[in-house]
Amino acid sequence: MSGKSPIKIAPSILASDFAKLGAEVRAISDAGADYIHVDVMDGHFVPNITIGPDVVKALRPHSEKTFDVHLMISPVDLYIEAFAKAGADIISFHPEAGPHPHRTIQAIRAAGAKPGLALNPGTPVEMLWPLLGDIDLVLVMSVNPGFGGQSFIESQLKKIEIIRKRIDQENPGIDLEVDGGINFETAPRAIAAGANVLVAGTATFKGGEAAYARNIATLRGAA
Ligand SMILES: O=C(CO)[C@H](O)[C@H](O)COP(=O)(O)O
Ligand SMILES: [Fe+2]
Repeated sequence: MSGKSPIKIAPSILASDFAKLGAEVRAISDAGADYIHVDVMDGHFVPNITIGPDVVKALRPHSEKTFDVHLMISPVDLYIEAFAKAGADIISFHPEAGPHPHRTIQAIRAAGAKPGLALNPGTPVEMLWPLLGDIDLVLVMSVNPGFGGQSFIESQLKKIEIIRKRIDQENPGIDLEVDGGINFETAPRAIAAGANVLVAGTATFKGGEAAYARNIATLRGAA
């Protein structure tokens, strides 16, 4: 990474116990999470269905940390206001999910949230360049979106390196987040490539609540 931004850990609640989501969000907040990463899937853009704005609204009082909402839905624009009103601080979307990504970014800002752009492993980095000055976060998917617990796709490290260079030149200070297959072994390599926000579902929640603080500290210490 550029050496300026501290590493942030964003546990993905996809790997938490859905039967006690509020308690899980409190537990990871207390354990040192920086962002609460919420994976929203619609069964259409990705082959899985998770949660919607009402769940974000219900979880919001359980943590004061940044709610980092990753939309894997199509269309996006129809739901931006609902997620922003529910308490999303950052709203990321995939450019393939609609015809006008710049309009979507404007709509996210108008709704009072910070826009993020998410790139699938097969999405060329060039899709990002015209929009880099308009966003607050780049999310590099290091697995194909839809499921937790998948293996890290190595080729995304090069993409992170390329994006880090361009961020430092054009929009320094924005987050470069890596999402998918992050564990104690891949975390240091993602950080070395330039990521400053690590999404980690499986690696945060493994071992039960007593291990959350240690897991988060180990991931952070990977720098
Ligand atoms: O966006 C996602 C999947 O589409 C998740 O955030 C990601 O998979 C995190 O889970 P894990 O750390 O277990 O890989
Ligand atoms: Fe995600």
